[in-house]
Amino acid sequence: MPTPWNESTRSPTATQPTHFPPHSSDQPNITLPHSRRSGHRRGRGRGGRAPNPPPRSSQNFSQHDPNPYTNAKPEMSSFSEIDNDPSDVNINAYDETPVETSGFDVPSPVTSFSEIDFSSALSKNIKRCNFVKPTPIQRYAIPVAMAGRDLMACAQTGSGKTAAYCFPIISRILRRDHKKNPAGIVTEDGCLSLKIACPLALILAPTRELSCQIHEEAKKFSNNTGLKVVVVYGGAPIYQQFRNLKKGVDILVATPGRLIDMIERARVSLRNVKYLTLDEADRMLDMGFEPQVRKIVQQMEMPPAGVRQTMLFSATFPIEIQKLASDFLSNYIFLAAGKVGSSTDLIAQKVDYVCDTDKKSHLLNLLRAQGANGSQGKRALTLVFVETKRGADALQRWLSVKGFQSSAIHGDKVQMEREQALRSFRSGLTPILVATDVAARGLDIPHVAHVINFDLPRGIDDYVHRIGRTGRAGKSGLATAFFSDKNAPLAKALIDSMQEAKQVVPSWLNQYAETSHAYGSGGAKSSRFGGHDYRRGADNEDYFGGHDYRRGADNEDYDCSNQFADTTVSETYDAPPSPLSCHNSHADYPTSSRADSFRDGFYGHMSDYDSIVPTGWD
Ligand SMILES: Nc1ncnc2c1ncn2[C@@H]1O[C@H](COP(=O)(O)OP(=O)(O)OP(=O)(O)O)[C@@H](O)[C@H]1O
Repeated sequence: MPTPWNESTRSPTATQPTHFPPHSSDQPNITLPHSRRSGHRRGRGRGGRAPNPPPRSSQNFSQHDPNPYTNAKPEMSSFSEIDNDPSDVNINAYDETPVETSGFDVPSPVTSFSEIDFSSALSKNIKRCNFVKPTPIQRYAIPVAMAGRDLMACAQTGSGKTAAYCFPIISRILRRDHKKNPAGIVTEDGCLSLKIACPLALILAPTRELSCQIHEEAKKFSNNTGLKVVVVYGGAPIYQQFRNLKKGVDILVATPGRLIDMIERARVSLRNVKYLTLDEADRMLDMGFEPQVRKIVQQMEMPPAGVRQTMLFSATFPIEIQKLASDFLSNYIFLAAGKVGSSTDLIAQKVDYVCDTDKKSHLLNLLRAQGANGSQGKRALTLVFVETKRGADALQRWLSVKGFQSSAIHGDKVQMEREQALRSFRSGLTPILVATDVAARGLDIPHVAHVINFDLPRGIDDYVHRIGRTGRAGKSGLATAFFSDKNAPLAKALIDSMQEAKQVVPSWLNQYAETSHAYGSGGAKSSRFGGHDYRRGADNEDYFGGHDYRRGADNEDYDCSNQFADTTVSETYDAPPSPLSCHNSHADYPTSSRADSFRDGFYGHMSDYDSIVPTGWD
């Protein structure tokens, strides 16, 4: 039996994961040489001295280990077959999840789907999807939504939020009388050829891929109901989407930019919207998207709050965003399932100290050490997050040169390439996906066994969403973070998040947190998670500490640091790994304060979530 990970494994009290990539037993975790530890200044912006790095561990890897990715045959068919395999989910894992509710007159939760008055077609679809019992967020959110109440719902990644809003929308639409307006089409006065789609439900999501995924899910749930579900998103031919809309639409799934475009071209009208959902709501309301979402919700004929029903869902909900979100809601109910803002304890989290120039060799070691197969003979997938688009391409190319079948996804790729990369990853054809934050939220890809934060994000919310690509539907997963000196501002929030999820925090990380604290937060975007309803008053004071959410928005592209990192990317990714290069590596990277001022000054808040200017992000 493999022994658990070295310092930062889950605590013995936490539920042990049932399957992890085999490498977890023998990873190297430290690379900073002893000689660098004595009082060397590390170019940390504020002139701070880094805490002692962790001691060097012996590396147990043979550089000649066989590469499990080169020879293994992809099992494409098995992947699609098991998408709904009941043996593949473990909803019971959520049984003990505590749920907090607040608001007036909260409807009682249910314990089974049969307690809810769904239409028979929807009930059949739920069975067909092998949803035997509701997850905690579904138990609470579905009755609230079925009662027509507005809702702000937080629940851990992978715990079934999509169904929690889709089922009530479908069910409530089916109860209405649509005969006068079949499938949401109206004919403009005197102009028979120009049809305007008037959906009854609108679901907004931040990325194209997530919109497509929600569309697929909603279609699955509405099978044989007669409802029409359509998706519109940027980067894909608009005329095809016009054609789809012309056939009618009850439920429209959209990214904001393309939707605004459609409305301005008079192809879509929001005047009939009865149900509005923002998925990844905190992202949709942070600085990158908020103007567009506000425009859609408040200036484009959408019925006002109180007339329409509004539901906001996310795994993270910073207090500042909760306050902002309340503009869109009326007499809403707040739900929090689990330790909101923290990751689920189904994900074993590991933090390795890796100096920047050693990251590639460390990654290689991890990949070599982990077998090609995950559980039950199904191939394990590895998702590697990097900071920049350029970095994603460079790392992917480098992995390919090293013989690892991989693909890359980021906002500079054309849509077809993005879809191809995701398809190929999902199928297991390229079992490693190198991604920017464009893949951080919402994506539900079975068999992602390992998420590696090659570059840690700046904000803890992004970390929570990234690692949430594994450990879904009650399954266990593994997340490894490469931590270097420049991540010191994140240390405190990372520790808090790990402790919430019952993970053991390496002692050296505590030192970083203390040092970083001593010099101020250093710009780390530590979310005030919003694990409770901000309306609760007294215990909120802590959350209103002069932090302008606009300053702390988590939506930078991070590509802004490319200007600094251009050389860094190539040097870091192409330089041969050197065990003594930690010190030099710090000179390569911008300090966080330099990166911040550059980012703020030149790029504002760009997002990798779909960037098409000028109309928006999708
Ligand atoms: N009641 C259920 N029974 C079985 N499987 C379920 C149930 N609810 C959801 N699932 C499955 O769990 C997985 C995760 O669901 P979903 O993508 O909705 O999670 P999420 O909470 O929206 O995650 P994220 O925060 O990452 O967006 C999906 O594969 C979904 O089919």
